[in-house]
Amino acid sequence: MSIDHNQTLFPMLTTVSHLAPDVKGRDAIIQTKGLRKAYARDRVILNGIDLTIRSGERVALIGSNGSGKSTLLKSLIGLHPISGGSVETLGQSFERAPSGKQRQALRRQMGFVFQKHCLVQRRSVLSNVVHGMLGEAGSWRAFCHHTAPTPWRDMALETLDNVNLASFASSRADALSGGQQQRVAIARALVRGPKILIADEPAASLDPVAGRDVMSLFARLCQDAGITLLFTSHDMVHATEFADRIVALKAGNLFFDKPSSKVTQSDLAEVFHA
Ligand SMILES: Nc1ncnc2c1ncn2[C@@H]1O[C@H](COP(=O)(O)OP(=O)(O)OP(=O)(O)O)[C@@H](O)[C@H]1O
Repeated sequence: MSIDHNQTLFPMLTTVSHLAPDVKGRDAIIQTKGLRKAYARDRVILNGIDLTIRSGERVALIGSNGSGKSTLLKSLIGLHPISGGSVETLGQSFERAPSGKQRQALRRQMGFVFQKHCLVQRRSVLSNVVHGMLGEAGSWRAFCHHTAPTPWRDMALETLDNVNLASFASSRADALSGGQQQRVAIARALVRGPKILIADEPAASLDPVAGRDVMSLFARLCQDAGITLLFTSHDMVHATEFADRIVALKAGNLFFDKPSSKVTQSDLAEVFHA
């Protein structure tokens, strides 16, 4: 019996079920030109990446372990210096690294969600979401919902409602399941109304059902609010289903950049083939 290895690698790949937004005329919200990053002189991780992401797009970044996905995300938000080329994110353009002021401006307009949600476990769910306002005010008062201004608490409650967790507002974070905690992390990232949401493997530590819930929540909330979503994933079903576009990295290069509806099994097999 012959085995179709592509089918085995990506068994549930289906066609995209949502309508991709028409973003052609929209502004570029992220743009890199010849972006290079090397942590050491002889180890180039990103080798001249040209990438444009337009406002309102939902983009999945894929590639093998170590292909540079997280490095690219960090470069786009100025979390580490780049080695060459340029980045323009939300109108802040920089070469080696953003200035302190640019970094602040970027943080104010972006939300972040990571595989490990980093909630403060002893605090309430509401306090954790209110904490998302910290960058807005630069104030310790945002840390605890008892001392936060009422409009912030209201906003945090509304955002918790959007992720279907309003009834858990006063529970301690550590009383929630992993999937629920990741939804709190999404609320914390969304509470300030960011223009871009960056998510690094947001579903990686969740079971298939919770992971799917979280990804579908991301896609829906970002689409409803017109937020640009850029996420990394090793789950090709998530990438094809919840992103309008897939950008693949391989050996330091941009291997392909296509609408998710056009990505084939063999494209994916090639990305992950050594
Ligand atoms: N701070 C660092 N210092 C030195 N090398 C690093 C650093 N961060 C990442 N690297 C190296 O850069 C390469 C790309 O790492 P990166 O985390 O960007 O890959 P990735 O595609 O996100 O991987 P994964 O899918 O496993 O999360 C790896 O070889 C990694 O060891």
